[in-house]
Amino acid sequence: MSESRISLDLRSVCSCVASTLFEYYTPRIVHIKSKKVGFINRFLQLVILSYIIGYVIVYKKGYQEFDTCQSAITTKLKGVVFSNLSHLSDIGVRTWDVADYVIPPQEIGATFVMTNVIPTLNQTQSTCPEDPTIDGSFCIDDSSCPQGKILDKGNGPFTGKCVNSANEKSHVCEIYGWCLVEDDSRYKNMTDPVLFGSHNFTMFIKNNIEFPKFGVRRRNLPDVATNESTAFINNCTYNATDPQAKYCPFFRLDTIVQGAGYPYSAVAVEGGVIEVVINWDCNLDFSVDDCLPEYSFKRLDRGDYSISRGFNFRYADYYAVKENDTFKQYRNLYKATGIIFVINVQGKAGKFSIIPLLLNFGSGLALLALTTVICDLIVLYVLKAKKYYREHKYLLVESQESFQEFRYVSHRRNHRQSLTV
Ligand SMILES: Nc1ncnc2c1ncn2[C@@H]1O[C@H](COP(=O)(O)OP(=O)(O)OP(=O)(O)O)[C@@H](O)[C@H]1O
Repeated sequence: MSESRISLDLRSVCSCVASTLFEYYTPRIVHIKSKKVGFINRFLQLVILSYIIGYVIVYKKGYQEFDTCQSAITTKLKGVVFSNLSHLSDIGVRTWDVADYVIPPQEIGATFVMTNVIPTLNQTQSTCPEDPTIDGSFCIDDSSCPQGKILDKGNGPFTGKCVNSANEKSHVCEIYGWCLVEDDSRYKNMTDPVLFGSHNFTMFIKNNIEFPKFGVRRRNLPDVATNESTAFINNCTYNATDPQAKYCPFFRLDTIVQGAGYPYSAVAVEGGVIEVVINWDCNLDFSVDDCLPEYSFKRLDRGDYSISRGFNFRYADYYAVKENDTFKQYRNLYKATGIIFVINVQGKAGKFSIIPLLLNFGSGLALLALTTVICDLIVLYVLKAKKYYREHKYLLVESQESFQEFRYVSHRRNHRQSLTV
């Protein structure tokens, strides 16, 4: 490559860099007198203003500051149920009250209510046949029951003997543990759960909430005992369709379960988990008395599984009996099925404040700049006359020095021409 060529390239690169570095863009106001473009511009402004005022400020309450609630919940159940299990268990006839079917008596944010039970009474530490429904419990002779072996789902270690099962239909290994072991085969054909009457039980949900930012405290029952409020509390039961009773804090269990979309009997047989949602949505620009709870119900475990549906667990109560001058310990074992009611409180309160109003309005107004961007795109790239508008939108201006140089050159040229003439 020749030297002159290299110096030419270098010069053109330098002039290109200089022209890119040393130039300046300034916005220019172009007044377009077009009905079409004018309409698009106003329409976009209207849409953005309606969004700011209608949605952000009015609908989303952009003029309020908000606080979420802090909450405390306690529950109390009332109701009794009578059962007759004489043909199935030693438990015979029995009246079950709240201390029997609410296990444990108090939980944080939840309550378990027993709806069905398989009792195994008077168990004590001794030897007895293993449950024949457990894998590995069958035996032919003593050699099939190695002493000390414990089955995965068994009730105790083998004693080393092969004995008759409790129903005397087979041979099973003998164990040492809480005897006699649970036998639920007798309950298989039961149609109704033992505590089916629990659908009539009532649950009192006491809920206190606070919005600390606004210093507002509320609860889901009247604050002051007047004749009217006392009569209301003594007689009401929650009913979502009644304008008064929908604020009553006493809920029948079947109202809750049906409110979650399930028949009580189905959930009572298998057990389940039902959520009670208490929602406080309060507008503190109005009277604080209008800040009231709304209740809704939902089943948290699905009822359509084909394996291990519902929910159950075992618990026992213990007692001692004096036998031959010593006390022997016994227990009653219960396999309890029931419904866990989980209570969740959610709440938001809003109150007018100038700061969020100005913030929302300001950030909304900034959105108006979008109008210019969209209109420019339409005018310069979409409309038929886009070329015409582009010519008026962009203007290339040379620097003043080159402008004066240009004037000087043309002046000399004119002068020379006049002399020639
Ligand atoms: N689950 C419930 N169903 C219906 N009423 C209830 C229930 N729980 C409580 N109540 C009634 O609501 C009122 C307030 O209950 P609270 O527990 O504050 O008082 P209490 O005198 O300790 O209640 P009680 O001794 O009757 O259980 C009482 O009249 C009480 O009987």
